[in-house]
Amino acid sequence: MKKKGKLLITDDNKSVLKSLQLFLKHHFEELVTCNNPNQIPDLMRQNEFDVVLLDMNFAAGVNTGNEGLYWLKQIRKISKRTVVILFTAYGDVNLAVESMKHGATDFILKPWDNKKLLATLKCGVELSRTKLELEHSNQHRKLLTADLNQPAIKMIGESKAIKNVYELINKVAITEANVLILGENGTGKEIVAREIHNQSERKDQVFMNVDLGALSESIFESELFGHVKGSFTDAKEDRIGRFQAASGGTIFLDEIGNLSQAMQAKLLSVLQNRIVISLGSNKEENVDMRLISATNAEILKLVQEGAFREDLLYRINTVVINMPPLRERGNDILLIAVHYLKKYADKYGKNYTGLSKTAKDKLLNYSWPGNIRELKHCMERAIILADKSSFEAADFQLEESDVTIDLSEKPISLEEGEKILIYSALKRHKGNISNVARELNIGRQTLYRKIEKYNIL
Ligand SMILES: Nc1ncnc2c1ncn2[C@@H]1O[C@H](COP(=O)(O)OP(=O)(O)OP(=O)(O)O)[C@@H](O)[C@H]1O
Repeated sequence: MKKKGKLLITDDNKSVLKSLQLFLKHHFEELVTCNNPNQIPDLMRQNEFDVVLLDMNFAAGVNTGNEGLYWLKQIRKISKRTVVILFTAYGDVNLAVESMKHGATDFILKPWDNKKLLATLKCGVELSRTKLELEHSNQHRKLLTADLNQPAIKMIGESKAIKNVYELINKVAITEANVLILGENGTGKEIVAREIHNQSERKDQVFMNVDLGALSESIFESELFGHVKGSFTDAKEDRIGRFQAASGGTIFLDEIGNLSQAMQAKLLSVLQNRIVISLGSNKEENVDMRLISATNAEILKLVQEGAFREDLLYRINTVVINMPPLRERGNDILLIAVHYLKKYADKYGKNYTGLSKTAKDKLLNYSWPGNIRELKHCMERAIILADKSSFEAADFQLEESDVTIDLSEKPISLEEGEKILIYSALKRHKGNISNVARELNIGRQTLYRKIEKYNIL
């Protein structure tokens, strides 16, 4: 049978340590012994122990158990999941009760009975592993519920361009192939990734959405691979990484074209080996996930320029799905527009009865640089502002907003200034949200909120 459990055994009597080690090494995966309790914190930071067998009386001549109680509290501060079993030559029930109140799990009297000691330590290991599983499943649940709150969205469209996409989704969903989705901002890359997941055998497992564009270099590793407590200053608790949480399901890596070279190397290694090691840990964990990636960047150009690793591209692009821009989807513009007009009319308690011919022409002839996201916002705005149920061309504000202002001519508010900055950055980066967010040094979500607030797209 495979040996299980990492134990730390502390006792100031070296011969006790020796005989425990001889007996227990046959039963547990790893044993560390120490005869000086001051080493406990360091040892615990270097190893993840399931159980600490803690002597109650260290200092020679002292037998009040106070030193044991002190170290029990320190251990509990370092790790809540490590089980502490006390070891004492004095069968003091009061002391046992006192130490249980401070989190000890059990009590062993010296001289000990090998059978009882073994059974108690094994129970301790089981308890510790259960606590760990619970901790992981709680974190797993938190990551999952964040995604479950996303309502299911039906893809709308009957154009040839989008039918090709549906066909590819149908073909690829049932396989385990890695899929790369390319397309401008707002073309529906995420919705396609979800659709592939929902049609796959993994549909009952997690769909983990990771916006790589929102992860800075400093949190990339801990967010994706997890960390163990104490591995860096802010690591107050063990934390499961998104790869581990996605195991069994699908991971969607959005904005993959924005990764730095260092992050690309780390990602490539996970994808090649399907193994992750949390920051500060030395334990390898197997991960089994379906990979879907997306980017609005011209990835081949990035490869030619040396900004994106070719070997990483070949890992992620087994099947490529090109999302057509909305302006190339013809009548789908109207189908999607009407869908959202009805939806927002419902939401805001208004009526929608139709679009005039001139309104339809206006929507069909516009270039939609922000694609479906822009169309959606435009329909929401029209519904909010409307005091009628049938819509004319004038009800849709589609001209590029003229927000260029000569700052020396006219005093402007901070808000107006912000709007100008965002608008001109969007123009400069041709609507690429990630590049704009990076230039303005704000998160993508914040940028989306501001775009919406100022009606910029
Ligand atoms: N075919 C469609 N029918 C209806 N709504 C759609 C369709 N495609 C996309 N949407 C909606 O448009 C918005 C943008 O879609 P999504 O987030 O999937 O685009 P994206 O390409 O991933 O954007 P980004 O590149 O900015 O991350 C979402 O609100 C989505 O629900």
